[in-house]
Amino acid sequence: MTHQDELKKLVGEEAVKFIENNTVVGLGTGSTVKFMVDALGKRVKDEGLSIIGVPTSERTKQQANSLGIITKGIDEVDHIDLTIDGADQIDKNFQGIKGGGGAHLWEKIVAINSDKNMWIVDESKMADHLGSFPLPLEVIPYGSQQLFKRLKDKGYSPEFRIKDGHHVKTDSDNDIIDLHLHEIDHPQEIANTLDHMTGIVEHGLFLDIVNTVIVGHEDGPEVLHAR
Ligand SMILES: O=C(CO)[C@H](O)[C@H](O)COP(=O)(O)O
Repeated sequence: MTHQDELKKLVGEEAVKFIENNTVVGLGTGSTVKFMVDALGKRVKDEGLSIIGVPTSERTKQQANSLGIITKGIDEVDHIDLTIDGADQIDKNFQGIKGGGGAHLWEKIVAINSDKNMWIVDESKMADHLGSFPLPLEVIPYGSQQLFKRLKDKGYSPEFRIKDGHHVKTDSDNDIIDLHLHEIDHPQEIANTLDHMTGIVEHGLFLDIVNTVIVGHEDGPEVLHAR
């Protein structure tokens, strides 16, 4: 296991300590969350912890179910107590970029419907400014080449996410465009612009969403309270 993976495992295992019995828990997506879901499955099996998981991707749903964690869809629950998810970059104001794993649309829907949100990251994800990690957009395939041109004209340096010569598809069968912005000085302004561009279903800026961040360091997990 790489050092980074060890830190991801550390925060994943720390995060599940915050999950209480008889609660509804949003389950994020990504390699860090995978460790968290493993640890949650262990609590369900060993302690008889009773929770309902609301997965943010088909991958997470499959993993959770394979470990005996009961899951429901977002529209089958009346509330979500806590969502635990990873992040690609977090700035000092606790604003984040997500979507490196292409799941940020479902992740944002689950996040905004959760009472509390916790992000779990290794220390490499913490940054002074957002933007060195490309900003993901989930876009409707229809007209996406035209949208791409408009993004290019704005100087956002867009790039379709491609794998094995094909557009990467999300769980909603949309495409992903990554914006190479390098430094985002005013996240809210970019978010407002992207919110109003037709064809973009959702961008990966998660602003004023997280309550708690657990950062993995060599000497242990650090719990930061954002709001
Ligand atoms: O937003 C995400 C998926 O859409 C992930 O949470 C984010 O990409 C972090 O992933 P990882 O834990 O694999 O580094």
